[in-house]
Amino acid sequence: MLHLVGQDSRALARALGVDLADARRVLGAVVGRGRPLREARNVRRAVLDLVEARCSQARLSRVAVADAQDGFRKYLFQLPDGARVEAVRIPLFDTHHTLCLSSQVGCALGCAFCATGRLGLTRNLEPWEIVAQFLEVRADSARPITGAVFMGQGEPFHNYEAVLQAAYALCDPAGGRVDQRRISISTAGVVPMIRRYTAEGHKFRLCVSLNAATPEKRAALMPVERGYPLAELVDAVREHAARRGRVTLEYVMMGGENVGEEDAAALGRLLSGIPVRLNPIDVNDATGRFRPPSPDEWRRFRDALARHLPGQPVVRRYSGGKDEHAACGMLASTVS
Ligand SMILES: C[S@@+](CC[C@H](N)C(=O)[O-])C[C@H]1O[C@@H](n2cnc3c(N)ncnc32)[C@H](O)[C@@H]1O
Ligand code: SF4
Repeated sequence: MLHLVGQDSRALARALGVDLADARRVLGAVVGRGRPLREARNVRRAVLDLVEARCSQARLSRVAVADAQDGFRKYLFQLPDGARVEAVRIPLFDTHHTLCLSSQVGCALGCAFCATGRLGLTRNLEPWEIVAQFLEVRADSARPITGAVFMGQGEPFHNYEAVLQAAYALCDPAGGRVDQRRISISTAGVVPMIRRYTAEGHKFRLCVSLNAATPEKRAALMPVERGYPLAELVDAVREHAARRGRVTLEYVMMGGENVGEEDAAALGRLLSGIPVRLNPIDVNDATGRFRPPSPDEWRRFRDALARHLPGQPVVRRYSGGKDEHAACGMLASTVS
């Protein structure tokens, strides 16, 4: 069954055979203002009846909320079939928020350093289950949510169509009203989907989780390397950068593993001539198997990156919410 909040106005108008203006008014009420369907203004009763008959209005139920000391807030939601996912609200400049969304229940890719990977995959999320995370968090927030990142549980490019449908609902001026350029989709490197994404010309920001600069190191950390080798991944990144500009590469730093001088040199060779923005981030690992770099390791790695990636921005990202397991790679759908 169609779900009311799972698409943008055009898709809703097409699916129901109603005027685009009516679809906009309906989504303007339900998604834009978070009001009940019957509060849509200037929509004929017959259209509202049709929407009500054809569309599910199921909701997520909020199981738990955890507030970390740094202002990150983690939400645990239950879906209608009992599966659970998390979303994280990230404070920005004390004035607004950005939201980290899940795209799947668990993840099939099994990266060695990621708590979600240890869960395995249960199922893909429906588009409405993604948009509903946004609606629930927005309803709980005094400040506006001006950005969304698909960096929660799951591999967005293993649920490609639903993620894009949700992203278009989030940026619909009648719906979520989030600027397209403030929506980021992060992939561990599903190369055919990166190529498809590039060919289709979407404007959301593409982020690629690189995490290692040689096939051997990457394969030991990320099993996806065996299906989509680094050379092919970098080719797809090059193509995307040529079409859409600088690509953000995420790099989870693990002390003693991938932050040596030789790693910086390998990154330099790998990325030579491709406009990228490298975002190193400390690993969060409650199991203790991986540790973040020491301050000394970080300084040496940073200096080596400046030499080997001249002219390419390197921006260390802060990963907050650690004390409540709300930080990157810690989402395991457990109540603490
Ligand atoms: C959880 S993933 C979800 C999106 C997608 N599956 C991916 O891997 O890009 C979002 C980001 O978190 C990073 N990440 C995963 N585990 C992490 C950990 N333990 N510490 C820090 N970052 C981690 C990933 O490398 C990725 O850049
Ligand atoms: S890092 Fe991304 S791809 Fe890897 S297991 Fe975690 S969610 Fe899946």
